Amino acid sequence: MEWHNSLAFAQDQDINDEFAAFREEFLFPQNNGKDVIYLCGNSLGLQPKAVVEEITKQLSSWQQLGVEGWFNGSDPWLQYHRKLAAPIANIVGAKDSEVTVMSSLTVNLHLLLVSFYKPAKKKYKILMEGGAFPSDQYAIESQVRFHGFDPEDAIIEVFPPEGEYTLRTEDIVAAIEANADDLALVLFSGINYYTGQFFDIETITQAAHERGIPAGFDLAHAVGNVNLKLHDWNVDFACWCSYKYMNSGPGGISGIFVHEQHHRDSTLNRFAGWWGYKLNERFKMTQGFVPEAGAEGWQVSTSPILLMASLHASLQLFERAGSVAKLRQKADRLTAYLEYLINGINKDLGTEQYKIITPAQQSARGSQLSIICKSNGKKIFDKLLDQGVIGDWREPDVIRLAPVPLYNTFTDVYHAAEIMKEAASATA
Ligand SMILES: Cc1ncc(COP(=O)(O)O)c(C=O)c1O
Ligand SMILES: Nc1ccccc1C(=O)C[C@H](N)C(=O)O
Repeated sequence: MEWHNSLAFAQDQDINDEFAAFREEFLFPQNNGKDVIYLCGNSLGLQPKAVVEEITKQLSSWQQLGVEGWFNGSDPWLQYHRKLAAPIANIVGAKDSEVTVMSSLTVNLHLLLVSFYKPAKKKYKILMEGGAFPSDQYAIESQVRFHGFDPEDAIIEVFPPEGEYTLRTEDIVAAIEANADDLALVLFSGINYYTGQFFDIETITQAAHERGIPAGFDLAHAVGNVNLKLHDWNVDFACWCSYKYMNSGPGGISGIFVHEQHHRDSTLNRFAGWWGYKLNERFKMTQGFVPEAGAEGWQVSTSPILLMASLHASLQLFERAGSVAKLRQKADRLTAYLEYLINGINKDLGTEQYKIITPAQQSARGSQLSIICKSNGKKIFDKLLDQGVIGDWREPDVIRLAPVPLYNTFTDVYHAAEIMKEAASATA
């Protein structure tokens, strides 16, 4: 693709954008009376306009039916989560029975570790990426301690080669091979939150399985962003939040995936609750836990219907868009355009102010670019905010920008890069 650094070129791309109409479905924060340039869908996606309507529907059911809303009305709440399974399964490449929505991400990671981290005396270690999101590190450290092991010894982190920012798949595979006798679990993110690197989930899973080790993934930054085929890749389990690329709102409900090969495995531990009990017999309130078939059997507590309603609004947009694969066609181009413009700033200014640490290879990234600022990074970031460009800042020197195909335009990307250029000159 030949890119041009001009507003006319960006606008022309927007005219030919098959997803252009989706932008109208979202509400934008304002800066000086104008929509901001929102490039932060990797942290908190924007609010779909339909959220109010979907939540209002459930508030009406509550008003009109009270507790009977669980069993009656157009959308009995007892089954509400099942409406979400098919669109989510489509997004993560799963069978409907392999996914469900419940609770929040770190809580679900703990619940899945209860099932899939089964350390034995000699085989108790967890292999993970170095620099994983802190909540995952804390969760894993505390699980390891809970089982009586020392995190220093039991957690093996794989780091990029000296002076590099991203991991090589062959190094991950080599680490699995080298530690195979000690490993009880391989746990990675789908996309690393800091660098934006999209890991080769299929190859990692296969390498783990060849040595009899289960593989699980935190897909917070991957879901609704990149193409996933969790079922075909034989991933054992995964969890994610839905408030980033899936636009379900702050603290929105999380999702889990459990491969169907584990659905009937009675050797798996679960921290059970009545919401995971067989749905059609739950209200018999009998002793002895009998799980619902599939991922639903991992549910623990009463469904937060208002959170589910919010996600439902967003999922309908994904359904209209068709598939993540289709969205990716635009997303790859948007991301590549941002990359071209940022690299152009260095050329124009004759500096190395911005260094993109996200892989340049399309298959190894999603919509996020992580940009190291050589100097004055925080000042540059504050200037962006001041000028109505919302990205985010990660210590010590990284600005993350994520052009999202459902609501961002090439014009957004063009203006953001112009402001990045001004900010770099002004702070130089
Ligand atoms: C990879 C990853 N894991 C976990 C979390 C935290 O999830 P939560 O606070 O929703 O439990 C986030 C984002 O906050 C994340 O990006
Ligand atoms: N849940 C949040 C609450 C407050 C502020 C940020 C978050 C994020 O999600 C951060 C994100 N996970 C990150 O990749 O940095």
